[in-house]
Amino acid sequence: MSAAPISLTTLTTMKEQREPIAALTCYDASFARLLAAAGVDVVLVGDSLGMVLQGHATTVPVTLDHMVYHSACVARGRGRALLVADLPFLAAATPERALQAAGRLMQEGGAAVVKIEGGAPVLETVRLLSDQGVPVCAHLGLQPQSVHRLGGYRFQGRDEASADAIRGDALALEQAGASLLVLECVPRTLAAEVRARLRIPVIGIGAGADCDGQVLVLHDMLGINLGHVPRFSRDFMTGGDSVIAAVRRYVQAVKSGTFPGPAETLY
Ligand SMILES: Nc1nc(=O)c2c([nH]1)NC[C@@H]1CN(c3ccc(C(=O)N[C@@H](CCC(=O)O)C(=O)O)cc3)CN21
Ligand SMILES: CC(C)C(=O)C(=O)O
Ligand SMILES: [Mg+2]
Repeated sequence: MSAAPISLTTLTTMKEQREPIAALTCYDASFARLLAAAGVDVVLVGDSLGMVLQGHATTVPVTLDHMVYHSACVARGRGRALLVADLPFLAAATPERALQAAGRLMQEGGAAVVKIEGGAPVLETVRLLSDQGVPVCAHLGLQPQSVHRLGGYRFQGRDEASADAIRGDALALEQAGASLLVLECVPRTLAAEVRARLRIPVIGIGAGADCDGQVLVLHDMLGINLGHVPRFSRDFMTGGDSVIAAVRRYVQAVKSGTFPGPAETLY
């Protein structure tokens, strides 16, 4: 395994060379160290921590202080993996607020990239952040921070109008300076189109196999849950010997294109 740190340039080269990017969420230093040792390229300090660590039903209660705290923990163990951290609910409500929040995630939390949910409404924010030297990961498709508006965790982009909006938003976000895009819970064919049209890497979750990389919530792929696991996930602890072996199996499955398979491709 190469010891060189993963940068955004590395990820773009991986896209160009069609080497799938293996990403997982991570919330503490011990797991960060284990994930890096298992060959995970990107560790995402996701606001999903509100659900899997804190036990909330949504990510809405997560605060910027929570995100900074967990990012700093992950930063101490991340090794060569690239650290991406979520801006939590309402932290990107205005460009100025997002700039301040991103500053805390990078300066106190050690994040290399800041992730923002949304399309057209956050374009100006993405432009401001990237102009100021903050690498941005955009996030389209299912946006869990909008669960109360959406009425549930549903797949997005299943009709032509909403698919078109996602295509347009993806291009606009790249033009505004985004360096990465997470596509969550969209049909496989839509993810394939977006991935082909963008120069920046597209990392899917519940978006089928035709992405530049995959991300899962760590607890889901380790078979640890509070009752409900999304159907697009896979338990890599099955047949379980050790946690690090499970993470290695995930990395291998992403790199070889066997995850997600038909069972985890809903649409
Ligand atoms: N543990 C965990 N895993 C996640 O993947 C995750 C979180 N938490 N928290 C933040 C968001 C919320 N996410 C979710 C949560 C549930 C579904 C879900 O149950 N989806 C249905 C499909 C619904 C449809 O057909 O439209 C499923 O059965 O998978 C999807 C994404 C993804 N993220
Ligand atoms: C599921 C990923 C993409 C995320 O945003 C999170 O874990 O919060
Ligand atoms: Mg998130």
